[in-house]
Amino acid sequence: MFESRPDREYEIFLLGRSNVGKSTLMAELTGHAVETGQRPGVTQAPNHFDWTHPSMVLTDLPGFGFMAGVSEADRERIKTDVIQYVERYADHGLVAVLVVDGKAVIDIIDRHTGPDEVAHVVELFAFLQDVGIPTVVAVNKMDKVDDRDERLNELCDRLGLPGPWQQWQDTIAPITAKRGSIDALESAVREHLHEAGRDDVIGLLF
Ligand SMILES: Nc1nc2c(ncn2[C@@H]2O[C@H](COP(=O)(O)OP(=O)(O)OP(=O)(O)O)[C@@H](O)[C@H]2O)c(=O)[nH]1
Repeated sequence: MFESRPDREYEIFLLGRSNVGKSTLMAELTGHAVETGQRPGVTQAPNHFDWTHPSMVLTDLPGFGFMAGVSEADRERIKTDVIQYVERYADHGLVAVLVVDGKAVIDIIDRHTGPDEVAHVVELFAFLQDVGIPTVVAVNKMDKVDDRDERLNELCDRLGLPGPWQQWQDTIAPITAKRGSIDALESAVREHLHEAGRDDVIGLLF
């Protein structure tokens, strides 16, 4: 299990496989410089960040899926740790932001889907919904995606959300973190909290 977290009332979870741009998004959201890099798997323990209000912590959870130099067993362990961490602190969880790479996500899901296999991101999305944490999928790197609507519809399909994707703007948020274009994510989070009856905390976040 991961090391202790700061004792805060509210927590935002940031999840996603390596190299999807979580560190870039964190830096954009918080203004903190965060280690970013080409090397997959840089983030291997939860990183906690102060954010917007003293009652709030933003937690960047380790990436999983392919990581250079990390064994299959270690990858599975990291995935289990992430899931246990979220379960443990779910009561504090305001929202979970699941970051995916818009250019690669469909191929990755399809490659890891079979009779006995569910892709990590699909599994994680279902898990977050089961735990009851409002979940927003931040579809990053949209600057590299040409067929935007088609791609987002495919993603909805893979996640079990009936299309078109525009119906899910509180859940599917296309962004380009690298260019600071994250409005869709902010409004999805706001919308989700509103639907969850948590207007009280919206003001703390934005
Ligand atoms: N084209 C494009 N590239 C991006 C975007 N956001 C991040 N990247 C690039 O994607 C790579 C990975 O970004 P990181 O922010 O380090 O990714 P990470 O998910 O934190 O990766 P780990 O630390 O390995 O977990 C870097 O080369 C970023 O510059 C984006 O919106 N568009």
